[in-house]
Amino acid sequence: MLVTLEGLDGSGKTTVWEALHDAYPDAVFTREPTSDSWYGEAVNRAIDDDDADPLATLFLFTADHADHLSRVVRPALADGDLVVSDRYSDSRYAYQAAALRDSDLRRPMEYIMGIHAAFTRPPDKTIYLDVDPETAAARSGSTNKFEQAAYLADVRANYERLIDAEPERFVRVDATQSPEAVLDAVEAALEEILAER
Ligand SMILES: Nc1ncnc2c1ncn2[C@@H]1O[C@H](COP(=O)(O)OP(=O)(O)O)[C@@H](O)[C@H]1O
Ligand SMILES: Cc1cn([C@H]2C[C@H](O)[C@@H](COP(=O)(O)OP(=O)(O)O)O2)c(=O)[nH]c1=O
Repeated sequence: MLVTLEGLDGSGKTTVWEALHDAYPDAVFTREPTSDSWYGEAVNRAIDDDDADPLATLFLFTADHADHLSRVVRPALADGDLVVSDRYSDSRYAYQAAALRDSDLRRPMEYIMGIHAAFTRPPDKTIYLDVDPETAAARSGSTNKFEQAAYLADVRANYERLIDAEPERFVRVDATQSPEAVLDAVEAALEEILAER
């Protein structure tokens, strides 16, 4: 089963993802962008480059996803493992659709989803850590171009579109709560997801 964690920068995904390691010692914990491949390194260069072309950046993230799928996600799922990914395809649909909002693409989100449709493995469930853009930007320190509050407001609107389209896949958690309360809510959601399996 594939469970993904999504949300704005600073929503607390990585904090939760790390804490879950102890509760689920047999699960495979992974992330996008990947941190153990040259595709992930290329993505991180694009994230840190204010002049990186947004369409080129989309394809770098998507290349990293293809590698992540074939190298990590599909083999783990074939072994019957629980896979928990800190960010996954919805991050592209939300972030790159916002980055490409003023491009020549008429419907950026649909375009990005279309690229993925042919090869991706959709998540079974997605836990969405919901936080307002101002809190997100403040917590993440606004260190890169994706972490500005105005941009994050667009990203958040895109996540809401994704949730509206597939309400049964998403579990929304209020991420403005304390780290302990957020972790409790995520663990409860995960227990319910695994019980339904
Ligand atoms: N629920 C929370 N309340 C307050 N601060 C938090 C909370 N969760 C995480 N943080 C802090 O916010 C920052 C970003 O958290 P992080 O887990 O890296 O978020 P993300 O991976 O979603 O960008 C870190 O300094 C972290 O300690
Ligand atoms: C996976 C992914 C991340 N991103 C962005 C979100 C983050 O600003 C940045 C790095 O992701 P990440 O390392 O998960 O940052 P954080 O822990 O702060 O959430 O890349 C995209 O724009 N598209 C994507 O497909």
